[in-house]
Amino acid sequence: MKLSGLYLVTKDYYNRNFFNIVEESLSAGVNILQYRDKTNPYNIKIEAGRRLKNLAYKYNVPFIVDDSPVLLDILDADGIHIGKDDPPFEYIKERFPGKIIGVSTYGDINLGIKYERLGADYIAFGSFFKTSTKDDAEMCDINILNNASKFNIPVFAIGGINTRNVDELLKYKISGIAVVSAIFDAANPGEATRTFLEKLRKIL
Ligand SMILES: Cc1ncc(COP(=O)(O)OP(=O)(O)O)c(N)n1
Ligand SMILES: Cc1ncsc1CCOP(=O)(O)O
Ligand SMILES: [Mg+2]
Repeated sequence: MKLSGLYLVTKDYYNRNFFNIVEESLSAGVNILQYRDKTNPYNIKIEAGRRLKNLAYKYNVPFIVDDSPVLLDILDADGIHIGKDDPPFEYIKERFPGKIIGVSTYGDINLGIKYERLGADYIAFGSFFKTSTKDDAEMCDINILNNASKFNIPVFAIGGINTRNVDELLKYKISGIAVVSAIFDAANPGEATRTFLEKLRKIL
């Protein structure tokens, strides 16, 4: 499964327009979809997650869940993204063989090295720019991306990325970028997706 390019991470599910935005972005060519939802109870997450997985598969895109091995299991998603407050990597690796595991490495190269050795499928550095999506996001110096080529697994950048500042990140040897608001809050999510993909095409 291809793990590079434009990675769409969702906002919390709250209305029907949510699925329209996701589908507009998928039909415009987004490469990976993650369901990230910090507020809804499990019954809603399961319902929304099933619809998102169907959408992702319609467009032949990997479907990843955020944080929760329970959701990974129930939805039979392709993988999970975990960070420092989530269940341990080793547990997920053993309990869910064959699933994609992505790990947040914030601004810490050594974390990246550690999780590549442990068998992570990709890592994500960030936040590179100010974000209003994640309250407790740590800021990360862009120079950390000078190390991106040392990794043999895909390296993603995340945090406050938009169609104007993305060029700063594309100078580095990253595999892709992960975005929430730049697509979810765009006047035209399909157009925003195409703009990102056009810029990414130059490096990928
Ligand atoms: C692709 C990607 N990168 C980073 C994150 C952040 O994960 P985490 O640090 O666990 O923070 P939360 O998303 O759980 O608030 C991500 N979800 N996806
Ligand atoms: C999940 C996450 N992890 C680090 S920053 C961030 C939020 C990214 O959202 P946005 O693209 O809207 O800044
Ligand atoms: Mg998390």
